[in-house]
Amino acid sequence: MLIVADENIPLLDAFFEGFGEVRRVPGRAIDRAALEQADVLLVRSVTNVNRALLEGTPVRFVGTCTIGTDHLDLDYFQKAGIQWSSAPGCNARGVVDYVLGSLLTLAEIEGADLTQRTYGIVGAGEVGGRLVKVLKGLGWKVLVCDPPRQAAEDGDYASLDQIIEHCDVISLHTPLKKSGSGSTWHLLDRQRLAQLKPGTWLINASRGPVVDNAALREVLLAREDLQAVLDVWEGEPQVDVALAELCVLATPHIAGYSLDGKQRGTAQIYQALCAHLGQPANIQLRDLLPEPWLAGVNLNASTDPAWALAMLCRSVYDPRRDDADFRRSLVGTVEEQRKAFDLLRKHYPERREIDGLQVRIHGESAALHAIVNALGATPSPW
Ligand SMILES: NC(=O)c1ccc[n+]([C@@H]2O[C@H](COP(=O)([O-])OP(=O)(O)OC[C@H]3O[C@@H](n4cnc5c(N)ncnc54)[C@H](O)[C@@H]3O)[C@@H](O)[C@H]2O)c1
Ligand SMILES: O=C(O)[C@H](O)[C@H](O)COP(=O)(O)O
Repeated sequence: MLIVADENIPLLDAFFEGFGEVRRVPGRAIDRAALEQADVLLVRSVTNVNRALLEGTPVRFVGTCTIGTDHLDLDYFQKAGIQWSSAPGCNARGVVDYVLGSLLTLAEIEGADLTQRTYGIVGAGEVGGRLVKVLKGLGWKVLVCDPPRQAAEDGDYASLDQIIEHCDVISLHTPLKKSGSGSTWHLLDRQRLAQLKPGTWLINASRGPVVDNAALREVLLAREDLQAVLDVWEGEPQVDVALAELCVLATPHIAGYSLDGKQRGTAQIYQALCAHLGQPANIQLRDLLPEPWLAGVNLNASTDPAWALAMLCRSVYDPRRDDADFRRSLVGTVEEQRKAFDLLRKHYPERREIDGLQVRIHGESAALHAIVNALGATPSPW
C-alpha cells in the first residue's frame, strides 16, 4: 500500500509504517502526479482535495488530520466512492486555550474586567461548546448562537443579531461553508461589522473567510473602539498586512496547534483508516504522546482569583509570543511572507493543553477551586 502524506503530519511513521510505504510531500505540493500510485492520501488543511486532484488516481481513502473539512470536496468523494475521515474535536482544547489567552491580553490592554463582559459564542460545536463550558464555569455571562443546533434541539440560543447587539466579546467557531444554504462565507460581512456595538472585541479562530477581511480592515481603521484578534485569514498563506497591523493579536493559524491536538488528529485518522481496512487499531496515542513538561502550580487560598486565572492560563499558553513572531514575518515580498507563514507553522514550538497542568491549592478557596475546575486543569492534593 502506498500512503502519500503531508510532511507536516506528526507521528506518520509511528502510526502508518505498518500499512506499507509512507511517502511525505509538502502539503501545498501534493498534485496528481504525486498520487499516481497512491491508495491513501493523508492531508492537513492546506491541500485542496477535489476531482482535479483525485480523478484518475487509485486513491480510495482520504484522511484529514484536522477538524475543518472545507478543503475537501465531499460531494465529489461521494460520487466517486472515496471514503474519507476528518478528526473531529482533535485540537478543540488548543483553540479554547488560544481564546482564553487572547481575552487576558485584551483585558490587560483595555484595562477591562473580564467578569463584567458578555460573551457571544458563534458556533457551539467541539470548540465553541467547550469554550462556552469554560466561560460559564468561570461564572461569566455567555450567549450562544448556533442556528443548526437550535433547529435540532431545545436550548437557550441567541440569533447572530442578538449577539451583535448585546455582546462585548464575539468569538467565531463555525465551520466555513462556502455557498448555499447555511453558508458562513462572510458571516460577518460589512453590514454586520458596522453594527458591532462600541468597544466590541472580535475573535476569529475559525476560518478566515467567515469574516470579510477587507471590510474588517476598513471598520478597524474607522473605529478605534473595536478590537480584533485574528488567527485565520482570507487568502492564507497570504495575509492582509494592513489588517494584521490593526489587530491586537495576529497569529498564523496556530490556535489549535497544541502538540496534543496535532498528535490526536493523526491518531484519529489512523483509527479511521484501520476501520476502513477492517483492521484492529492497536497503536495508542497515550503510548506516544510525551509527558507534559508543564510544571505544577501551587496556589494559596488567599491568592487573588483574577491573578490566578491569568497565571494558570499563561503558564500553559500565551499568544503574545506567536503574535510577535508573526508580526516579524510580515516583511519582504509577498512570496517571502507566504513562505514565512508556512514556516512558522511547520516549526511551531511544543505547546501543551491545560489538563496536563497540576494545580495544588493550599487552604480552602471556593473561588480558586471553581477556576481550576472551569479551566479543566488537574487539581492535586496539597
Ligand atoms: N484556528 C484553528 O487552529 C482551528 C482549529 C480547529 C478548528 N478550526 C475551525 O473551527 C471550526 C469549528 O470547529 P468545531 O470543532 O467546533 O466544529 P464543529 O463542527 O464541532 O462545530 C461547529 C458548530 O458551528 C455551528 N454552525 C454552523 N453554521 C453556523 C452559523 N451560521 N452560525 C452559528 N453556528 C453555526 C454548527 O451547528 C456546529 O455546532 C472548524 O470547522 C474549523 O474550520 C480552526
Ligand atoms: O481545522 C483544524 O483542525 C485546524 O484549523 C488546524 O489547526 C489546521 O492546521 P493545518 O492543517 O493547517 O496544519
